[in-house]
Amino acid sequence: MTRTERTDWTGRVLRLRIEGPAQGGEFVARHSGRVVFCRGGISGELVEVMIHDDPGRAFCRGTVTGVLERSVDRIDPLCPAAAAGAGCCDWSHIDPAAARAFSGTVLADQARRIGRIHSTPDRVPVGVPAGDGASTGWRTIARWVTGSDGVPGVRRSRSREVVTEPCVQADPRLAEAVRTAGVGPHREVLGVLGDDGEVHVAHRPVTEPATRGRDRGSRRGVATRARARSSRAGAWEPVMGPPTVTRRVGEHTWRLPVDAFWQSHRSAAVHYSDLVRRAVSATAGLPAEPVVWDLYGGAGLFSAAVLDVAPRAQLTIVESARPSLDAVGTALDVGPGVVPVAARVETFLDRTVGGTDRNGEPDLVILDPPRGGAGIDVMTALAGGTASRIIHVGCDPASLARDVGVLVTAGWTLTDLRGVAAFPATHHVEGLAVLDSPRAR
Ligand SMILES: C[S@@+](CC[C@H](N)C(=O)[O-])C[C@H]1O[C@@H](n2cnc3c(N)ncnc32)[C@H](O)[C@@H]1O
Repeated sequence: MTRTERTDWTGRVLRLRIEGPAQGGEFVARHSGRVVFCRGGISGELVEVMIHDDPGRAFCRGTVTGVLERSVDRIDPLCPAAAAGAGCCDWSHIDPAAARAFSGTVLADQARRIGRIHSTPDRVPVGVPAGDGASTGWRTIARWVTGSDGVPGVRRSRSREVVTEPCVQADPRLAEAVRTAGVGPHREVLGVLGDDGEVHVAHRPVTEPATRGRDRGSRRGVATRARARSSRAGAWEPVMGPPTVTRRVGEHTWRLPVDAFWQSHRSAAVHYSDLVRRAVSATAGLPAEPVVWDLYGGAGLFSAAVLDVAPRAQLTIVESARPSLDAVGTALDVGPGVVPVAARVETFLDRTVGGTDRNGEPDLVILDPPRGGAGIDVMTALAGGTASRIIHVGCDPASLARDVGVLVTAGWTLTDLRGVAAFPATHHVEGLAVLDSPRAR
């Protein structure tokens, strides 16, 4: 019997030349025919990398421990927590303009590799939300955890340990309120800053993740565990602020429960609403009373934007989280023109596509799924539907590329693909894709 020796570089320090950025925030380098995903590097740099994770295949992972030739894009880390090893601001050592360019490269690369879309440029344009280029203090919804000493902090990268150096993402008013709230040890803490300046703080016991299971390392496994953890977690106990959070975009005002979804960057809701308004206004041949589906619609942020430019639109908002859906009526006139549907999108499509209801034949679809994207089944159903335009907002370049790729393969035209730097100092980026149906030409 032949025994194949498993390659394991764990613990080795390699001298490497960094290539381009990869999906997920690491940068690619190569050594002895293997890919090394490097955390903390920048394209062009010569670095020393400590390998900490080697599955023994064509790649392994490491962290930059020394920079021998420094990129002009390297800056002093903006985030003390990240500099101390936290997993929060993994691009806080990169100049913000260069970071946006790297995000644009990743969006284009994923569109080509995963979506098989070859019409995109080498780099997709990535702008700042509503002219707001600040790299710190942008977050109006943030979470912390407390350890045994009760001090709030963020998790160390790839660890359950709590780093108590401050992370720079949260608005300083939130960080200060959470620091002084005195929630006690082993709590998960939620801080939310309303658009009226009110600070809300709530907390609940920390729920430890399950570490066993066949697919514990996979993307699906991570998402499944996050859902299981959140359903095991208890209700939030409010300790500061009024019972509902005020959100405003243009003339619209929402009152939301503290734990309902809202865009976390202070300027993102305004910016995405503007992009949606423009994409709707520019849709060729849209009827005066267009039927519009707002899928994964939350509290109806994008429906409000549609109504700004198409006041007679017939909107269906599909959302699985009841607290968000219940808040639709705080901003929009719920009735025949605005119909909130409490359902998973998959279920809604199963029972709606092919039916005889006019509201089941959309002229326009907007979808803004969570990080895992809408998936092939949902996109296939939409590809064969009646919409002349689909607007897809997605916060993960890989799942966005997969979803958009389904439409492009079915003959849809990718009219616009752009990024929004809605998570500064991190590798995360929001992508917005506009697609036109082959039947609309
Ligand atoms: C990224 S948020 C977007 C919300 C909204 N478009 C906004 O901008 O405020 C995604 C939303 O999808 C909801 N969601 C997640 N999975 C879903 C599913 N399978 N079907 C329907 N809604 C879902 C979440 O509860 C969340 O509110």
